[in-house]
Amino acid sequence: MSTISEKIFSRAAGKEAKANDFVIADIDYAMAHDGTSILAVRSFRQMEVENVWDPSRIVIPFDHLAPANSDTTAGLQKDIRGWVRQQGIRNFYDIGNGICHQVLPEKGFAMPGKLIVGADSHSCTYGAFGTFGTGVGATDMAEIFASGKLWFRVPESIRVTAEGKLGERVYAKDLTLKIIGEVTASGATYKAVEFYGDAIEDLSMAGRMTLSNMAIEMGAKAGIVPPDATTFEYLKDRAVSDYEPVYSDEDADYVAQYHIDVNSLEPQVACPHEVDNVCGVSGIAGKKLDQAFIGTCTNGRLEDLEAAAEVLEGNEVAVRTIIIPASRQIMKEAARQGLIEIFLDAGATMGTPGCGPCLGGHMGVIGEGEVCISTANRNFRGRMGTGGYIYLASPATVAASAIKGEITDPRKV
Ligand SMILES: CC(C)[C@H](C(=O)O)[C@@H](O)C(=O)O
Ligand code: SF4
Repeated sequence: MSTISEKIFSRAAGKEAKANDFVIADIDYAMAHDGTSILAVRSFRQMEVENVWDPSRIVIPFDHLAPANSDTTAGLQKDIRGWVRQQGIRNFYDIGNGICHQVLPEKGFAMPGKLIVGADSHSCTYGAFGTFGTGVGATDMAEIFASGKLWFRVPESIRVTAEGKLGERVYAKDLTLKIIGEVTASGATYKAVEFYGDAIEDLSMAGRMTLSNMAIEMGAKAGIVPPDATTFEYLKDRAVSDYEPVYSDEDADYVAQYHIDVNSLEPQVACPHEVDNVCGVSGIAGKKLDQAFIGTCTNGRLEDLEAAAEVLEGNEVAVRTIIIPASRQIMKEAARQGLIEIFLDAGATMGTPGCGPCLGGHMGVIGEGEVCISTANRNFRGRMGTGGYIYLASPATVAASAIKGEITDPRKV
């Protein structure tokens, strides 16, 4: 009678683990990016441990302020590059490779049944593969660098079932925002959310990553999709090791259950300044914009760019529009398919694969009082620039809104 999380922690802790048990678990893969590796390495140095536990299990992508935006950032990144070399960490992905939460799945690290910890809150993205993926702070990451272990309280689980067929120009992002609106921003705090139902099974791996990525926006420790043929197909010739899928037992314990019918779901928008401030696009259409942004670890994948290109083709944007593929591989494929030409012809600006303006560091920060519609996962006050307003939506909704200069239903362009 165990949930997916209980099974993964039982294996990782080497003993039967139930919800609310405290365990010390072996970590399968650990990730820290340019933003957090700096702090993790500082703590690691303070621990006076010479070598990391296993360099082959540590992955370091540079994505947050990459390429470096200042002397300070450049110096810190230089230091980490040196540390990575000295520690023999070969899974180092320098600027331009892409966002950590795209790079790890793409390179085959996210696998069913594994425990992956990242020094980044959206490490729950790996749950799309049936992985227990979760984020920790930089000092916890230093502990993992040194020992390969970390303590956890095994989370209780919530079961979300989504059934029906997504309509035309309604996507995984709309379903995700709908779920967050129902569960609320704190409704899954420290819980693992498991996703079921034919609407979930129908999602591609990219769609599942969008969904799992935003589990943290409900407060969840993890957001897990049970692995199936879609997962195994993605992992073929990609998985870096063997893996063993785990599934919850029929009589496993869930502390809450939610049911969502997606048949009549319209495109959704999360309004400032909370991610659960969600409404249908019809409720906010016409809101004037200053900027549109398509990218991030939530929606910078190939099918997101395809959806945006379908809307943008032959049109011109009415507000400044920034498009940043989530990885180099995605950018290359987008170029091959002619999507980048469509974007440039529409008047959009392309950025280097990475986080871009998502957290307001560079490459598209918004000004006081400005309004941005974005495909990202957070619309917190000030996130993309002090005094700015952020609306979250799917790539198609953002593209349609970019053309009109105001929030627009993608089914109406
Ligand atoms: C910089 C990093 C620590 C942060 C996170 O943990 O999520 C960032 O990626 C974000 O999305 O806000
Ligand atoms: S794209 Fe945004 S949400 Fe994702 S890791 Fe980067 S800053 Fe965080």
